[in-house]
Amino acid sequence: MTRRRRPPGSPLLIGTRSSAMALAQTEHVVRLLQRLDPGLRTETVATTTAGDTWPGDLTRLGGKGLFVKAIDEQLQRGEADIAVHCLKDVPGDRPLPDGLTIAAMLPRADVHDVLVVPEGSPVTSPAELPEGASVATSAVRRKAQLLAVRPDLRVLPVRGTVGTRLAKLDSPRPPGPDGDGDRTPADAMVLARAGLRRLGLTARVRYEFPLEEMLPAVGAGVLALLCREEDETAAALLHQLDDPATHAEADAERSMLHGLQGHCNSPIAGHCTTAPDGRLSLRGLVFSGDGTRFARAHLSAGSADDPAALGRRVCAELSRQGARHIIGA
Ligand SMILES: NCc1[nH]cc(CCC(=O)O)c1CC(=O)O
Repeated sequence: MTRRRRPPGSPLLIGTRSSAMALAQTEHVVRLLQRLDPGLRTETVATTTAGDTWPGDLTRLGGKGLFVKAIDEQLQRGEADIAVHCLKDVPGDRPLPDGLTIAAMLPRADVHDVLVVPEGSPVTSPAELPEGASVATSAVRRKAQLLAVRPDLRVLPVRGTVGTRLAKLDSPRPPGPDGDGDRTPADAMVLARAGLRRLGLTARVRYEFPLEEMLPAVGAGVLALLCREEDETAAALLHQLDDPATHAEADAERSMLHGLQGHCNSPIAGHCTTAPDGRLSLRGLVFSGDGTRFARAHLSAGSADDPAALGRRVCAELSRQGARHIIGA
């Protein structure tokens, strides 16, 4: 890894994806940084990642880590000083790239998944979808949990940024000759409320899945701020934006994910909350892709538990119930 010292007075370079959601997140971070240091100059380095341009199945390109990989490499090379990632998009099955650290996690936003319908559709809940209706989502976590309550639904893959996905929902085109298979008309789509909020699109929400019906992805709603470990100035700056409760919850969730060797598109869900007395409580859920088999665990931290230990205990309980076998099925 090449080391680079930021010359005094030069702007802080912020690496981010170039999607509208990513840019909105970055603007939010810039505002927070400028509140800490009104004299700070920043410059956004926006990158279109392989995950953004590839139209097909992400697993064939190496999984979801693609959204963050190019930006992490820029950070390692010194072409950016900090990076803003959705924690959900940061793989949990491998360590962070060499020399990088998550210096801060911002206070968690809403973690709920929501149902969105094509413009003009009267549907306001999954129960109102007709028998055999089609719902667009590429996340096996969402697919399995949808099918668990409505096994008759047809789940269709959909790719792209949130804006592109909404456009496909509102004006579908027939499948093209290039195998662009996610153009089939869908009756509804599942998205994260946090992403829609960042885009100012919460008016599109028709229904909020209760957590018992749709447990969120590990790290949902959390923005992670990364820098190079050696860059103490950046680390100290970012550290002031860290929300310790969010950080502890996310550490517990990611420790569980790591134990299960899962990533953002594994059939794994996890959600940790902090009770008023400060104790962490972590729910974990794994399922087979068709939603027919589940393992679930819900444990609260004992006095000796750190967040990672709680995550390991939930992982052990899921493993005892055959998690590996269920995930692989
Ligand atoms: N995989 C894309 C992605 N990464 C983070 C969010 C939403 C915001 C969040 O949960 O942090 C989304 C969009 C979605 O899942 O609808």
